[in-house]
Amino acid sequence: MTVHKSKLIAGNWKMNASLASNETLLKAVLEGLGASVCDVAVCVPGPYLAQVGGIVSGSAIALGAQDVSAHPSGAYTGEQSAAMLQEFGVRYAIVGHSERRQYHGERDEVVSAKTAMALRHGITPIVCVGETLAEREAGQTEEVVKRQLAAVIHDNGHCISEIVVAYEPVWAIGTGKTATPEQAQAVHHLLRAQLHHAAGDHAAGIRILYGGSMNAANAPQLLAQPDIDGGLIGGASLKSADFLQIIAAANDVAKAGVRP
Ligand SMILES: O=C[C@H](O)COP(=O)(O)O
Repeated sequence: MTVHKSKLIAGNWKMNASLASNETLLKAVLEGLGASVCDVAVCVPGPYLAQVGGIVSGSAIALGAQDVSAHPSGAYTGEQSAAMLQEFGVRYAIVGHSERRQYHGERDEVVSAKTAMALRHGITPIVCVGETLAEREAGQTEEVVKRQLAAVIHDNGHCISEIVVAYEPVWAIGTGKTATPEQAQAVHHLLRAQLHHAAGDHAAGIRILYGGSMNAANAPQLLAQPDIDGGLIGGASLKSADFLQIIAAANDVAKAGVRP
C-alpha cells in the first residue's frame, strides 16, 4: 500500500495570545511560508478563533483549537462544543494534552469522548499521549502511552485512521529537554504498531507528531525519523522565525524523500 502523507507542523499557542501579537505573528509566518509542502496549523485560544480564522482564511495555514468538549451542548459552563468550533472553521482540535490531563483531571475516557465528538463534526483530533519523568524512570513509558492510545482506539476504532496522534513526553514539554531522535522514534514505532493492530495498512497513513521542546535546531533530526510525521510545537510556535524554520525542516525532509 502506497501512503501519501504530508508532515504536519502544528503550533500550540497555549494561553499566549493577544489581538495585536496574533496579527504580527501570523503576518510574519504567512509572509515567510512560501510554497510549503507540509501541512501547517495553529491551535489558538478560543477567544481568538474568529480573528485568527479571518487572518488565515484562504491561506495554507489551518485553524486549530486547543480542546473540545466531550458533550454536544447544554449546561457545561466554560466548554466549547465541536459544533461551535466547526462554525468557526476549525480543522484540528488538540485533545488530551498533558496540561489538560494534569491541571483539569482529564482521564483517558474523557479524552476518548472528546476524540469522538471532534470526529463527528469533521474536526481532526490531535490526540496527545506521553509519560511523565517518573513514569519513564520507572520503565513505564510503553505501558502509559499504549494505555492512553488504547482508550481512544477502543471507542473510535472504526474511524481511527482519521486521527492525528501526538507523542509528547511530559518531561520534555516547555523544559528545553527534548527527547533524542532515537528515544522519540522508539515510542513512535510502538504507537505505529499499535495503530497497525487496530487499523491495518491504514496505520501507515496516520500522522504521529512529536511534541516537547522541538525547536529550529533539533527539528531536522527529529523530523527525519521514519515514524515522526510532524511536530506539535509550543514555545517555538510563538516566534515566527523559529516556527518557519521548523516548517522548512519538515519541507526539506519531505523533499529529500525520507518519507514516501
Ligand atoms: O503542545 C505542545 C507541547 O506541549 C510542546 O510544548 P513546547 O514546545 O513548549 O515544549
